[in-house]
Amino acid sequence: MGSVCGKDQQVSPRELEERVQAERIDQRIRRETKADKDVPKKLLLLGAGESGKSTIFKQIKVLFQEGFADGERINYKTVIYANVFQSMKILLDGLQEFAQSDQEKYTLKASNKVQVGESLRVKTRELGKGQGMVAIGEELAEVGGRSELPLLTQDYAKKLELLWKDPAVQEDVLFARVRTSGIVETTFRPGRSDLYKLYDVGGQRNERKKWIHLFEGVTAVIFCAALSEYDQTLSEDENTNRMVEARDLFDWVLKQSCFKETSFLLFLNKFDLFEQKIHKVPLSVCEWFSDYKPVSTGRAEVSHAYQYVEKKFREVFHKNTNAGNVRRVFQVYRTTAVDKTLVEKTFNLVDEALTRELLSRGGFI
Ligand SMILES: Nc1nc2c(ncn2[C@@H]2O[C@H](COP(=O)(O)OP(=O)(O)OP(=O)(O)O)[C@@H](O)[C@H]2O)c(=O)[nH]1
Ligand SMILES: [Mg+2]
Repeated sequence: MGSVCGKDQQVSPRELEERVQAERIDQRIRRETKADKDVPKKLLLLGAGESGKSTIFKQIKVLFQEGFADGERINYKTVIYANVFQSMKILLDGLQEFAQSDQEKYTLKASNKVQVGESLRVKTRELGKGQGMVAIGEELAEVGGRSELPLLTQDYAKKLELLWKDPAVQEDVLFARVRTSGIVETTFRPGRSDLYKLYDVGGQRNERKKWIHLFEGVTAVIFCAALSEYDQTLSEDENTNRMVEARDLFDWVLKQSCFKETSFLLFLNKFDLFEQKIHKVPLSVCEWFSDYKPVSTGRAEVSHAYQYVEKKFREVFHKNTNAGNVRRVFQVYRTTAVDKTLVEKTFNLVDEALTRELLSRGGFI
């Protein structure tokens, strides 16, 4: 390219002036970006209970920190066992009631609606006779895929037998369910990017009063909503649909005056469960989605249903946009929090969007 000085003899005064301007801007960006790099950007994970906040938080640890140490994984072993027993208890209780009922199928009254069929009854008897975990694991996977009992997601449940022997690998920790109480924070830097401080909170109703202590100086809210929960009710209130709760909570968060300038990153999470469920349970069972009409079957239907849900959430965001907060950024991401590669890709996009936004606010772009 040669040196700028050598070329200057052939450039017009106007071009020269433009170059000097560009260099000044570059210097300012370099200076301010360097200063900024050491002041962490504050990110808040918000959303209702079980929407996946802590799973994202754990992924950050795996992706951008040192992962889970041996000691932590040993502690998670106990949690995983407790999760499995808890899930089995829900199923077996349902089974008992089923046995006393003449109905073909039984729907549990608990927040996790479980349809227990005849084949599970047979498999459970097999378990009683000590005939292995795999058969019941497969059946639980089928039920878990619909109900999201802790830990019993499709593929994972099939590994129940393995889990019994050696549960403490990094991936298992992502599936272990511990309800968050209080506030947890961590600081991390994705690659050579800026420093972030991420806060995880408890999402159940009795936890939310603690949130407001964190509302000042937030760069971005990552709001998690579980796509697959459109047919489930809250564990703290059996009469409220989880998707309706997510909508109302999102609406409430958007209205907070502290968030006038805050970016909003909506993580429509549990897409893996959503794409299985959509073929079994119509989206319209959720009162918010009552006008939904499926257009096709297979992959096209998954994408149509997803876009419909995304549009509904976008409407909530836009309904809350007014002259006072029109500048805030809104991005939607389709996520599966237990998928490490996808979370890494999503986080790179988040980082890019936030950096672009800060440069734009600083008048650099
Ligand atoms: N299959 C699947 N499971 C998920 C996903 N995200 C979270 N989970 C599981 O859902 C359960 C709840 O996730 P958490 O991350 O604990 O939810 P939370 O939002 O932190 O819940 P609270 O702490 O109660 O507010 C855990 O068992 C996770 O493993 C996902 O995208 N796919
Ligand atoms: Mg949590």
